[in-house]
Amino acid sequence: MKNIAVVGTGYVGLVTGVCLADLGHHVICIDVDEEKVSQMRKGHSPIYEPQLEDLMKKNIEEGRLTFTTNHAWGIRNMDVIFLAVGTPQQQDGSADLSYVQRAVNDIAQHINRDVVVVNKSTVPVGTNESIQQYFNQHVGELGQVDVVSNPEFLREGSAVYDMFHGDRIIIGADNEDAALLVEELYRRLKLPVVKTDIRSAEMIKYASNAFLATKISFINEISSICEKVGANIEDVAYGMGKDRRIGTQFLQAGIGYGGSCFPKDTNALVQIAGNVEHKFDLLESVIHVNNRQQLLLVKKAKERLGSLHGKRVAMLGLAFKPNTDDIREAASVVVANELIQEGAYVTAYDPIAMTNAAKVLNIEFANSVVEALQEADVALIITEWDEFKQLPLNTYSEHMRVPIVFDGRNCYTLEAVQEAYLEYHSIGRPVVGEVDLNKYLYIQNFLSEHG
Ligand SMILES: NC(=O)C1=CN([C@@H]2O[C@H](COP(=O)(O)OP(=O)(O)OC[C@H]3O[C@@H](n4cnc5c(N)ncnc54)[C@H](O)[C@@H]3O)[C@@H](O)[C@H]2O)C=CC1
Ligand SMILES: O=C(O)[C@H]1O[C@H](OP(=O)(O)OP(=O)(O)OC[C@H]2O[C@@H](n3ccc(=O)[nH]c3=O)[C@H](O)[C@@H]2O)[C@H](O)[C@@H](O)[C@@H]1O
Repeated sequence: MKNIAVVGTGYVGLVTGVCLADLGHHVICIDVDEEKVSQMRKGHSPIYEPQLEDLMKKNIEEGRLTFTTNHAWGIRNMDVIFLAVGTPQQQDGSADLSYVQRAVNDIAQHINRDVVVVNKSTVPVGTNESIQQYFNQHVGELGQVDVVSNPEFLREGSAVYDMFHGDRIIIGADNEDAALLVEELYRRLKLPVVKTDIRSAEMIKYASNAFLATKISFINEISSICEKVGANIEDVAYGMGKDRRIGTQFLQAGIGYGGSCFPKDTNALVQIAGNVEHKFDLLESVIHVNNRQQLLLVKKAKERLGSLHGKRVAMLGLAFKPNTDDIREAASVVVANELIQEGAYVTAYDPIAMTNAAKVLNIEFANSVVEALQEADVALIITEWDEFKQLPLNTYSEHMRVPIVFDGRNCYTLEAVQEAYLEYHSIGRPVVGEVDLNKYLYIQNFLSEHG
């Protein structure tokens, strides 16, 4: 069993640290954020991620997992140092490597022996070679540093599960012994290992995310055509996915992909290609389709109601996907801002992402679905939380002023909706139960005139 430091305790660093500790290694997690570290020391996870807190507590109690803000303390005498800091998007779409540079500098200052540095952050091709050169120049006689690229494929919301049940472990290394040491760390997981050179490992990460994003934009384009030709996207995706060469996953049409990775990594890959004079037309289209898709519900609602000015809009869901409180690059942010621009009154509800959303959105937040729907002229479903999927469908007509729902995640079957009193628009499927808006307007005018 090895002594491991993990630098950066976000989604990737914390989950990696906790899971490596659970595999029996001694892990120290280092972060610059004092508040986060003091929470983690008490066994509290700073992010919402199923199973994570229980596993943290267990490994802290069993003495294999500690946390610090002190790089010197965390890095000295380690066998392996994982790098898992953020690589956010810059204005021009390229990856911001300043956190990586800072962390590499922090690590270099404290290395006092031979060590393998394993990079989990998603970085442009060639970055790990630059990191290797930096260590060669700055660590000197104190120890030999070998850099290994070990990109991460976990999904938020199922990060712990993915860590233990991943499809493959990619190890990109120039030094075979270093690659073997990393393989050894994960051996108990019994997952397939793919060993490559460093540049190929870096490219595997970007190409994988870009391919998954392409699947999503492709099915979203097909869904728009389905709406026009009278086909049903659910049946189309199912039928396509039955071909094992296509596969059923990532063919869920919706309001576009969000999150901290697909948007930034697709933009970064366009930049990486551009830097070597390759215009990545296909990926540029994928991004364009996604940007358009995120605004689709607002466009449809506006067309249906004439104008959204002064209308009360209920937004159900804010997280970029269920089981996470992450709203980074979520469609909800684009949708809410567009609704405000259109002059609508927006009330949103999300089971866990409202605290994060309140930091960036100037809208009203409700304590429940019912409160969000109260007197609404239209409801938009943004995230497919189970709570929304299991909602009795008459809740909409019982609480809304006009029961019109635009479902960006196809939460309900058309059969179920047909039984309810509801006008229901979804993605790539026929509209169900159109209501007579004039009748509603007449009743509303009558009520406002006669109390
Ligand atoms: N979020 C995800 O689901 C996945 C992310 N990735 C990649 O992994 C990397 C990390 O992503 P997240 O975990 O989401 O990032 P994050 O932004 O959630 O966390 C990064 C953490 O690093 C800390 N940090 C920054 N500089 C530091 C330093 N010098 N020393 C110690 N700590 C430092 C920050 O305080 C923060 O807690 C990114 O490159 C991302 O693209 C890869 C796969 C999945
Ligand atoms: O590099 C990363 O950070 C990670 O990015 C994604 O993981 P994540 O962003 O957590 O979530 P996904 O489940 O992939 O969903 C991303 C977005 O695509 C959307 N999506 C996903 C699947 C689908 O069929 N349709 C669809 O619209 C989701 O709603 C969500 O907004 C990848 O799935 C991970 O393998 C990768 O490690």
